[in-house]
Amino acid sequence: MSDESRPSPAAAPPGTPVAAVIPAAGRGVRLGPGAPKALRTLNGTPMLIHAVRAMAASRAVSLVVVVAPPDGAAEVKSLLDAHALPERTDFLVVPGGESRQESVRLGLAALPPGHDIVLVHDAARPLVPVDTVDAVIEAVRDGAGAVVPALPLADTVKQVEPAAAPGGAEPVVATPDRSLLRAVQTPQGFDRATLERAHRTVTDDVTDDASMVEQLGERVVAVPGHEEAFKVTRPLDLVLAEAVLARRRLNDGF
Ligand SMILES: Nc1ccn([C@@H]2O[C@H](COP(=O)(O)OP(=O)(O)OP(=O)(O)O)[C@@H](O)[C@H]2O)c(=O)n1
Ligand SMILES: C[C@](O)(CO)[C@H](O)COP(=O)(O)O
Repeated sequence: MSDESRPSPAAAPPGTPVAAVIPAAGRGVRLGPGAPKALRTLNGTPMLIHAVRAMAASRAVSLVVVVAPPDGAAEVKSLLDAHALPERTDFLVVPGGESRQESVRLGLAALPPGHDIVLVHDAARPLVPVDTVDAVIEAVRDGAGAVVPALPLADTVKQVEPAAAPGGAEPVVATPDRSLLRAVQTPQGFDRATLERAHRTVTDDVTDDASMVEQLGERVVAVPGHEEAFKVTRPLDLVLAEAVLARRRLNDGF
């Protein structure tokens, strides 16, 4: 049977073990000079640890694979040892690659058998609430091969032609109907076999894993994302992340 004509995966039984792969090997160029982005701190705790805790907060997640900066696996292992993490969750650390896609592939390759649902979650989205994680898992359990958390857009979007010179004016060519567009977040959830096939088959540069599954011609579904699952990309995002953590501390009463 060709990859393209495979049926959608059947619904996974409720107890199907879930693993989370956390690509954390990026440099964080858009954040500016400093340590690799995942190792920078929010409220004194590395972003990566926040992201690991966000995945381990789901009782369904029994294994977290952290994909560390290529020369930073030992440092990441020490960080995991130094921070309190749920005992019910196992942790693995593997070195990452040159691109996000390569890092996810290396994380997937390290997964032991038996975890038939896989989440892929950016270390750069440290504050995703557990309800969003569980909603993604539930949609995979219900039989979706690939699930993305997504939000409607707050801005009008324009399609442009590239400027003749960097920083120059860009001719606008279209205004897509934004009611049909979504901003996509992580964790993205997958039937493991589907995700592995996507990473074996698709070699184009892509910015997320779900688009690889789309390229296989398989159905990808979106579930509601969350504002707090935003990606820490630029310096202002650090300010927002600290503010979200401060509000959570206030709400938790400590
Ligand atoms: N070679 C890479 C590149 C990115 N990532 C991870 O992919 C996620 C999303 O990427 P992004 O926010 O773009 O992070 P960076 O690549 O670090 O950022 P930048 O593009 O600004 O350098 C991050 O958790 C990042 O660590 C990775 O594991 N391996
Ligand atoms: C995976 C992702 O976070 C979904 O929005 C996003 O595509 C990562 O993109 P980046 O360019 O690597 O930040």
